[in-house]
Amino acid sequence: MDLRLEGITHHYDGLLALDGIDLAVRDGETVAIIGPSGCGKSTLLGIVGGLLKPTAGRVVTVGAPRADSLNPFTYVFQDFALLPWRTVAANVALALEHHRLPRAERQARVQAALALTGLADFAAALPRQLSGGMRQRVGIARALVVRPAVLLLDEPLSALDAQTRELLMEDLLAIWARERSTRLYVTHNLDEAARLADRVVVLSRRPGRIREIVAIDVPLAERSGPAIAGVREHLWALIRDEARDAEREVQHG
Ligand SMILES: Nc1ncnc2c1ncn2[C@@H]1O[C@H](COP(=O)(O)OP(=O)(O)OP(=O)(O)O)[C@@H](O)[C@H]1O
Repeated sequence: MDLRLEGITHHYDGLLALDGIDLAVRDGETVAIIGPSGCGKSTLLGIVGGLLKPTAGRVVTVGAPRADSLNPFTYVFQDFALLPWRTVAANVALALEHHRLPRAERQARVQAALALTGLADFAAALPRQLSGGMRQRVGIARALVVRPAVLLLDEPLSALDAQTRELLMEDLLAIWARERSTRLYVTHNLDEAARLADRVVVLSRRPGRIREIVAIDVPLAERSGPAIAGVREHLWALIRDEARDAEREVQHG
């Protein structure tokens, strides 16, 4: 499913958070969204997923989701948002509870999602028994079990340590190769953007406006350090000054 964001503007009371975002995302594409703290990245994701209604502008979907897609949009959150008393399999199955499905299909979907995220042997574990990386794999499996047309990832690796983040990036690349959603990936982390995305949207400091859209022409399988060093440097050059200003901003009220 293609996505078109047309003139998305958002105010929180008197605060202009996003200003006139126009963006076309092709079916199956991964688009990262980066920008200084508070520039409206999460707000934009919330608007695309329908959690927030924009003050102006609209999100248009073009084409139908695949026949087996139960929800057009699903989220992966930074804090995993798992139910602690439910097993891994039951957390993943949660996303299917609002759908009338034959038991066998429900089980097959859960198993496929667990296999895709490397969790097949952890179905009966409880979240507290798992490392942060494994918990986030559950969060990803729960999002994928509905076979979404659009996967919305809000800082999915930010709560993880550097090594776990590396491992999860490798896993996400393997997942990208095996499932066909369109993806919007919000991150602070330039490595994640440069490793995982087809294009990177760089937002300005608040109010968020598109500064530049950087296409990454290196094949996903070759995104190791040196191959993307130039992209990373370019992204940093784009946000560096504004990131510093955002960091130094004094909050009022
Ligand atoms: N519910 C809200 N009410 C009022 N202001 C809000 C609300 N949510 C966000 N904001 C403000 O809107 C601006 C954009 O917030 P948003 O969380 O979308 O930015 P972000 O780029 O995702 O931030 P960060 O990089 O720090 O996660 C910020 O200044 C934030 O303080």
